[in-house]
Amino acid sequence: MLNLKYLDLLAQKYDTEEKVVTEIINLEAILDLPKGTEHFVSDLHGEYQAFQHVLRNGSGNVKVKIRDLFKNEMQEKELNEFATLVYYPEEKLQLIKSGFSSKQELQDWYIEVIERMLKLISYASSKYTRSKIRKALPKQFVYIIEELLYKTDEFKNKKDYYDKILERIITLGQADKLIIGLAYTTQRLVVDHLHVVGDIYDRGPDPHKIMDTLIDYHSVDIQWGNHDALWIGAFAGSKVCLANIIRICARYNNLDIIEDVYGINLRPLLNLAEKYYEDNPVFRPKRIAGENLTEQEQLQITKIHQAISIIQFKLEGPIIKRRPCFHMEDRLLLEKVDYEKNEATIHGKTYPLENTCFATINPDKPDELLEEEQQVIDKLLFSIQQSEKLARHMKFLMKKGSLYLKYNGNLLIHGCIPLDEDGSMKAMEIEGKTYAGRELLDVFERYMRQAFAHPEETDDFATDMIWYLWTGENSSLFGKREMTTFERYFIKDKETHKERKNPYYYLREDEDVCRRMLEEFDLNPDQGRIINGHTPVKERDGENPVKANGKMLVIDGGFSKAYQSTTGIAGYTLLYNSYGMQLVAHQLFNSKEEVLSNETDVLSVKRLVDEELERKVVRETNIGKGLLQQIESLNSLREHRYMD
Ligand SMILES: O=P(O)(O)OC[C@H]1O[C@](O)(COP(=O)(O)O)[C@@H](O)[C@@H]1O
Ligand SMILES: [Mn+2]
Repeated sequence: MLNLKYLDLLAQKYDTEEKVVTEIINLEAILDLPKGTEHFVSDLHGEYQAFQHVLRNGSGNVKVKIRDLFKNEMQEKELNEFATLVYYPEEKLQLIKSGFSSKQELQDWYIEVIERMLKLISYASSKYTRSKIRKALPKQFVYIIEELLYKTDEFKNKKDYYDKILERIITLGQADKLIIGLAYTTQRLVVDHLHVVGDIYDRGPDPHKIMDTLIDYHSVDIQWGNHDALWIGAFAGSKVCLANIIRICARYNNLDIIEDVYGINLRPLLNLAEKYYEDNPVFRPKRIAGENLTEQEQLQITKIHQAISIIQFKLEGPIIKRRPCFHMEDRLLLEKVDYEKNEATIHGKTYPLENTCFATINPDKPDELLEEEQQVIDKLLFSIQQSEKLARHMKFLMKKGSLYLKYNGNLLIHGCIPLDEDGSMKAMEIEGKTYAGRELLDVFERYMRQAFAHPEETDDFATDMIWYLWTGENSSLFGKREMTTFERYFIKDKETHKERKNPYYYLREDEDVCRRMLEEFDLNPDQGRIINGHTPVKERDGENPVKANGKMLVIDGGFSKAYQSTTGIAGYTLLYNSYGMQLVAHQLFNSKEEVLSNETDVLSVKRLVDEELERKVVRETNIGKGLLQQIESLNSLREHRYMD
């Protein structure tokens, strides 16, 4: 029996039996509609343009719909042009319009395109309710579009009326706006819900633009990646996370994200860097094709990169010491250096060091920050926590994000579920209690939220825990034995650079293991799948993103430009509609301009992961479960308030 107070509240909204009944009928009708299309992306790593492209073409879904509808009336060239118009309406309109020589030609084109767009919308929205479509329409044209959309051809006498509407739109100079609005409506209708399976931040230049896009997106959830956690950690008060994000920005020549986008003053860091550091080949920013830096700029970044790296290494020591449960003593690297001989002993082996930059390190107390370093990091933390834009982005990450998500029977997770070699859930002791599997992940998430709720606490357990999630052995976001940043900068022997992966990464090829992991999360192993990001799938070397007989899908194909030479492609995305799941491999994306002029789609082969025997309906989805509950409440309202 439902709580009476709740029924009172419900009765305020549904104050007549008629209203209750109408709502029940509406909800029940929705339950039988085909399930909306889910779109999965991961490891965007600041590549805003490539992400935009995938979003705008719905991983190829827009093209499929266009082809279905118009394959008999349009040639390939025309299909492509029309598709490009839907993806980038503002720019493509200008390009197309510049090719017309008379007003009449343009007018005819307008009419044809608007009619086609209306057809496309009506097709793309056939599985949605009218109220949902209305929400997707451009606001200033809702009434007109609905008139045009729901016209019935049987009533020929209305034809003049529709033609008039179109004509007026054109003569009043509104055609461009309408076409643009219709294009965005189409984009929105082909994807019902977006999942971002982690790593929005780092390496690429525009994570903030991705965040703004997600904030405006109609329906989205996020599974935090290790890089996202790092940014959250910095904002939540972790100095070591902060040092890391700045280090990575320097390494990839993205300091303007910190300075210009989020408004953090890097002057104090630069002064420190100028004072203690010189040029150093391993700290020069990575060169991405097409980027040009002057010698002077490069030198400055190289110095900043060293200054912040050393601050990072120094900050790691005290955390490792105060958190024995992290078991990271092996990572007390500054203490393992012989500063006279310039060598380090790691895991019992001594290696010569090169490219060292230890001017601020006191060999007796290697973790100790110089007064100046302390001031720099304190100031940086202060200003990062004052950045309104960053606050907006981080709050959104917290609101829409989680460590993992169960959605429509699937488990979405960026990194891994830490496993032992025998496939059992790897345990970790935290503050005197032992956790593994789902419980461990839940505890991690609780600490993340606690740290975020207390940005003023910088050295507490919860804040340290976010750093552990970035780099710790049992972190579900990281999933490797150790992060060998120090070794990669200072030791030549590549053996030391290897980051041994958790057994999860080979055990996930095994169907039984995947089934057990699904069960651990109370998911049905016959139907559910694990959807994973984080590790680039090396398509080039023949690696298959579909693993464990389809129970495991890895969709990190590397949007990240810096990683595309390893993967050989520009990323995978996944579509899950009422007919089943499809994996889409994307070819390298160069630029929007290229798409606009060549009208080529960079996406390619679709692989059918699974085809449903019967079309899935809303009733079987997460949303359907919610609707069923609402119907139940309404039924009980009806019973208790409106029936004698
Ligand atoms: O290629 P880079 O920028 O040096 O980064 C390497 C580091 O990034 C990581 O791969 C983590 O980033 P990902 O989550 O993108 O894999 C670490 O394991 C590794 O130490
Ligand atoms: Mn990752």
